[in-house]
Amino acid sequence: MVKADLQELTRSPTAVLGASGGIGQPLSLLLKACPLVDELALYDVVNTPGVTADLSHISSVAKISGYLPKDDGLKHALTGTDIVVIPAGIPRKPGMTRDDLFKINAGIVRDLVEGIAKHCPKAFVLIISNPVNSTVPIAAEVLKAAGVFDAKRLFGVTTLDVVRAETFTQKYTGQKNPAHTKIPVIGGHSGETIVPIFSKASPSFTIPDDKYDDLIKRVQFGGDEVVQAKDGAGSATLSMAYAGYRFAESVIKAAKGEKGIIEPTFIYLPGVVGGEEIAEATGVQFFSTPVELGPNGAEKAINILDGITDKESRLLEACKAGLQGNILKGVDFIKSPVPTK
Ligand SMILES: NC(=O)c1ccc[n+]([C@@H]2O[C@H](COP(=O)([O-])OP(=O)(O)OC[C@H]3O[C@@H](n4cnc5c(N)ncnc54)[C@H](O)[C@@H]3O)[C@@H](O)[C@H]2O)c1
Ligand SMILES: O=C(O)C[C@H](O)C(=O)O
Repeated sequence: MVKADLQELTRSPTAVLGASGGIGQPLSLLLKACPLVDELALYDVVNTPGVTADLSHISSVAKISGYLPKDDGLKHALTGTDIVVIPAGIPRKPGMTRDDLFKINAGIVRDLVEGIAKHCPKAFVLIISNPVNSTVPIAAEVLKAAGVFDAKRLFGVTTLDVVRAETFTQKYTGQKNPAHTKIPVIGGHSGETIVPIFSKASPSFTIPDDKYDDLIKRVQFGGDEVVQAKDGAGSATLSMAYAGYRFAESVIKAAKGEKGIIEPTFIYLPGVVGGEEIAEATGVQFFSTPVELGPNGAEKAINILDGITDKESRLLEACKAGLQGNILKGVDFIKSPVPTK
């Protein structure tokens, strides 16, 4: 192998869009500290010079740079980037649903993904901004319109639901490290569209019948717990930074050739091997399912629907009803934009 190829394999330039925010800052810290990341570009509409100066004193591998919108900042942040993580956008306050964020965040995600289509069309795109059930379809439509869509490279980050499922079931799994139980959480990322499939956990464990419903609700509405506790000061940021980092690290490791990495993530099913069958079974085109990651991103969507319990089938039915509307809302935002006047 020639030297240039080796360098390609070890490079993983990464950008964070929305880097000055509640999620953006701790996520950028984790990425700066990650030995797998050699370049880190931070972009936000405010405060990136300060965040960048602060993180730049950390003696880790990543070379860091920060950008604001002025002087073509987005272009400079994205050019040459392989992985783009997007936590830009407003968070919930008590009493709001994630869908209430659509009005503002839809436009933010559209504009940032237009930048990606122009400046780094082959990058892996990891979308954190809510409502994920709609922002990922928005991103897909923007990339399609620009002629650069590759479903294997676009991911809605639903890892926080998996992290919560691991944490909240610890007393039943008995694991000292809760992350050692693999729990698939499928569907979407809001309330009843979040479907934990405890019956397919590995290693398997048993939940007492009288605890099952509460546990499902806690995973589905874990976000509300944090929104209430923060009492107007935003939603989950630190646990999300952890979850976002965990997913980004998996994408980077798989891109570098590590085998056997499987993570649930929200993808466009028809564009990923194995996804058509899940789209047929669920009737939706975007869905979170365990995905085998590889050098090209989502190499294979894994169908775990066969053999799920009756209770899980009922949860899935409720998920589909809400999810389909969220997806169409995102697609329509790009395909038939509502006139502003
Ligand atoms: N996927 C998930 O599981 C998950 C979990 C938690 C939060 N979220 C979502 O992540 C988003 C961010 O949450 P937060 O708590 O970090 O919010 P925040 O308000 O603390 O930070 C958002 C940042 O985005 C920046 N921003 C706004 N418009 C921008 C633009 N056009 N370009 C670049 N940056 C821009 C803001 O300046 C701010 O720094 C919210 O939509 C929230 O709902 C998703
Ligand atoms: O709850 C929210 O609005 C933020 C996030 O989606 C979460 O699940 O914590």
